[in-house]
Amino acid sequence: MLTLKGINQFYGQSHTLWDLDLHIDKGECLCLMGRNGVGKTTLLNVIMGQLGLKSGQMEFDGQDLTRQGVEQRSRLGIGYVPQGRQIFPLLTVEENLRIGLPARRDGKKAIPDLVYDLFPVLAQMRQRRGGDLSGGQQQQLAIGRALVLDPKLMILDEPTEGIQPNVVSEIGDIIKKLNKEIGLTVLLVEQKLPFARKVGDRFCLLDRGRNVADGAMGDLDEALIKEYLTV
Ligand SMILES: Nc1ncnc2c1ncn2[C@@H]1O[C@H](COP(=O)(O)OP(=O)(O)OP(=O)(O)O)[C@@H](O)[C@H]1O
Repeated sequence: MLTLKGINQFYGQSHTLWDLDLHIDKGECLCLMGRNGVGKTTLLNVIMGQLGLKSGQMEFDGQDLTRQGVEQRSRLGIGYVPQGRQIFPLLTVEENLRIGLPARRDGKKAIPDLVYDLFPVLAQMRQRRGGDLSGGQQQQLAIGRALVLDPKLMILDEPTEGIQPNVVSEIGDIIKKLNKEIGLTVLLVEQKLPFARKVGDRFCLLDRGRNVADGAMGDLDEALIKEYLTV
């Protein structure tokens, strides 16, 4: 579904992503992992078209992503839940959700029931301002907003960051449900190992901008964890 080949990216003179390859099959959940600063968010921003490439190819669902603008990502069916959630604090929950609607491929103008079914708290707080929600509720809103477009691929950047443990577990259950029951393909940046193991089918480890290991989640062993994840 998504294939990246030979990705090189620079911030000015600083070479950040090096000859990076990545592949996600339809229906799977891939966890992109690695220590702070190895380039995980940079890679997601490259996929989303928010950062330019020096070289490399990106293909999504048969389309050349390098030739598509940022706004085309949502039209092609890529939903993004960015780091820090980026909720509009002064807009209501419903207004935050509606932002995704114009990019729907089928032209529907209503927030899908699925969003309120998955996140009943958003239905209860429909008229509450985004900025007044707790961190966990904002994360649910950010996931709901990405779902409004009816994506084929959902990309999430550290959805558990700064969220209390009971909500982390709830979010894990929801990502799993979206992936395994609803069939959404998922690319997830995640630092918490138990969470990654719970939701991920495969892992991809980055180190200093390179893809240094990947495989089935069950193959993420102590040696890899020690070398590339433990701080
Ligand atoms: N806008 C920028 N300009 C210059 N350098 C940047 C910029 N954003 C990130 N970097 C650098 O690029 C490298 C990769 O950063 P990135 O945020 O992609 O890492 P990360 O793996 O997502 O880290 P974290 O887990 O802390 O979010 C880091 O060395 C970072 O300092």
